[in-house]
Amino acid sequence: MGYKHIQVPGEGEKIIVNDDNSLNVPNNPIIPYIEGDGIGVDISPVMIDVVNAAVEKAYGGDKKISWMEIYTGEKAAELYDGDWFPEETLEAIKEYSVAIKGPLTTPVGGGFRSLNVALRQELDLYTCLRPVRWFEGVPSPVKKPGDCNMVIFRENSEDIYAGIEYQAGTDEAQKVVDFIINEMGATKIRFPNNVGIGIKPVSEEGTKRLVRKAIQYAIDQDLPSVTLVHKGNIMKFTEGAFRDWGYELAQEEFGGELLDGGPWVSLKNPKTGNEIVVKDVIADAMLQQVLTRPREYSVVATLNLNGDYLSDALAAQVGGIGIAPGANLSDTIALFEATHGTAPKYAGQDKVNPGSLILSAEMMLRHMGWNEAADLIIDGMNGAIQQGTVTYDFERLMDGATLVSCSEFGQKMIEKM
Ligand SMILES: NC(=O)C1=CN([C@@H]2O[C@H](COP(=O)(O)OP(=O)(O)OC[C@H]3O[C@@H](n4cnc5c(N)ncnc54)[C@H](OP(=O)(O)O)[C@@H]3O)[C@@H](O)[C@H]2O)C=CC1
Ligand SMILES: O=C(O)CCC(=O)C(=O)O
Ligand SMILES: [Mg+2]
Repeated sequence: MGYKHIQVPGEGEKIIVNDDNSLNVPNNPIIPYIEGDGIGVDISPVMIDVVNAAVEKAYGGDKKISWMEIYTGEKAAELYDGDWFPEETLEAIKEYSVAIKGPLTTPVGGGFRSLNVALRQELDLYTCLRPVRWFEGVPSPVKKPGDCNMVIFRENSEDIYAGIEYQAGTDEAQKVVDFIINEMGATKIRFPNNVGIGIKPVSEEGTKRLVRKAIQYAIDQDLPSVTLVHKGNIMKFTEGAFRDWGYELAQEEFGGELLDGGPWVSLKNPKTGNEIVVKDVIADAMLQQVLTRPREYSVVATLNLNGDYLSDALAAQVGGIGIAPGANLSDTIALFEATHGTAPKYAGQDKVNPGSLILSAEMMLRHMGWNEAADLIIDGMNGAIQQGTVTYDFERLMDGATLVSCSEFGQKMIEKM
């Protein structure tokens, strides 16, 4: 289709999604990317250089990515006369099916709603997949960072993130408060005047499609457990229901059986015959369990807000948010992105760690079936870290390390492939 500001590359083809949702990846796919605000300007070009080098090295010119810049956030506002979220960006991601993005700014308190959340909602990217693994040599605040090897499946379309909020002092907020008190008989709104109200939708369908992905992942990767993380003791009909629907799904769709009368469920991996235990942990307890007993957890399925907290906390455990990758997935579209934000105080300084976005691209290459190139990126990351040539975030915690810039770190990775 014709775009207003997006320049479609002269060469390259679309990735096609087959009826069974598998991908048909041409040798020269067009991949849309959003540079991102803040440090996006630093990390995105480095990510592209590292990916291009890995692909060139792995396939000797037989495969090549044609990158296509698309726009959201500050760069979009400049280009599209103040439109931060151009419709054609969504169209391009839908048309090309696999894309990658840098971080986007969201103002706190007032202002526009999160563009990151909007992308996930508009494209129904209901799974936020955030693997957490340690690279040998990376400095960590814990004694055995290698014990933390988890994959977070964060529900990405519901919960308090749905953005149904009413500002204190508005007619809308008062109307909701009056309805809850007068029609629903609520007596527990401590200060019913001048109160902000947020609504937390959590559905059976939304929960089950996320937990289904998490269990399927445990099956495909032959992992021993799926932990449902929730605050269901307090929020019974949202977070508690998430837990109950998760257990129900494990039994109904995966042939799971109650363990010792429940609520834990045991199921047999149909591919390997190994046991997969589906269990649950309350969210606050989980935040200490991941520090004290990380080896007991592998796949984690959780709601949107819990997943946001847990993914930053776990990232810190294995060396920080500078190397924490992620993907936002529907059944047909994949939008890869770093776990961290725009880190505005470092923007444009060629300073921050590009690892998070590069490892998100590594996930993208695997999603495309380009595993040889993905493996080279892991080699490059391991090589650069083990040589002790690292960005400021690692250097400040590593004895004898050499400080390099964002772009130099990318070059070191390329040298080590
Ligand atoms: N998906 C997205 O696009 C996301 C966007 N955001 C948005 O980003 C903005 C800033 O959010 P904020 O809460 O400051 O969180 P950030 O993740 O942007 O930054 C917090 C801190 O994390 C560290 N950090 C972040 N990225 C890197 C990196 N690449 N390398 C090394 N260290 C890094 C820095 O720590 P130190 O100071 O110790 O060096 C930084 O000060 C907000 O507008 C927020 O809404 C936030 C999260 C995700
Ligand atoms: O959208 C934002 O600004 C923040 C999102 C976020 O923190 C996340 O997705 O991890
Ligand atoms: Mg976050």
